[in-house]
Amino acid sequence: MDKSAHRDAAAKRRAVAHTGNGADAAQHACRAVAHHLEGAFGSKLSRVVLAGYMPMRSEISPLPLMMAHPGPVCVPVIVARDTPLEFHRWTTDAAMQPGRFGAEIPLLAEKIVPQVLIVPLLAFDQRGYRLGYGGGFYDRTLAQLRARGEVLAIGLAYGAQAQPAVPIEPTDEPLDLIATEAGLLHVQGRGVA
Ligand SMILES: Nc1nc2c(c(=O)[nH]1)N(C=O)[C@@H](CNc1ccc(C(=O)N[C@@H](CCC(=O)O)C(=O)O)cc1)CN2
Ligand SMILES: Nc1ncnc2c1ncn2[C@@H]1O[C@H](COP(=O)(O)OP(=O)(O)OP(=O)(O)O)[C@@H](O)[C@H]1O
Repeated sequence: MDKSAHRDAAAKRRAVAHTGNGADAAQHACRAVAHHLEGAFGSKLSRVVLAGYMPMRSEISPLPLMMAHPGPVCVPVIVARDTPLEFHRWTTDAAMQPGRFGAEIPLLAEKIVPQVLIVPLLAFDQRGYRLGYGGGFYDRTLAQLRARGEVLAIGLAYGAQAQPAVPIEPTDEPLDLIATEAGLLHVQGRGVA
């Protein structure tokens, strides 16, 4: 199966999970991430910049986590094709506008650099690899952020999005952790395992 057929199949599986108990699963997955971040950062958590995303299509919602985070929160903004994402500050009451490619972005552009990224995906595997929509945006973004310093990349997904092995390319940047409604998956060899 080629990558675009793989994406279509993964999108259909995700849509089924989303329509089932999507909101409940999102609450559980977000709680698992929040618990992990409290343990990892403790009292420093209120200074940790968290990147979430504005859910589109059948993506599991990171909004419960974004609303509960005690520190600054931002969301991804596409600047151009083949270019890393920017992150603009988001608050619960921020005015939003439609961005390119479907997800909403803040009306006011205040650029900030995240230390923890909640990453959307179509499918993931135990090695921490993910299938996205094919823009390569998160791969470029994680490569850039990891070259500059420490970042924690956490995939957020329904358990049904797990696959034995997603197709990979040399430029794919693995996730450090994956959170689903069933809890956290620590990726072997990513420091936090
Ligand atoms: N909620 C959310 N926001 C996000 C992302 C995301 O995955 N989820 N992104 C993560 O990168 C960026 C948006 N990236 C996207 C990249 C491509 C397509 C898209 O519609 N692709 C076409 C196929 C394009 C092609 O291969 O020719 C498609 O899926 O039909 C959508 C979003 C930034 N914001
Ligand atoms: N750091 C990079 N430098 C050059 N090309 C890259 C880089 N990262 C990804 N690419 C290219 O971008 C294209 C899309 O990548 P890929 O299919 O992995 O996207 P994706 O992870 O599914 O999408 P997204 O991250 O936007 O959700 C691929 O052709 C890949 O080779």
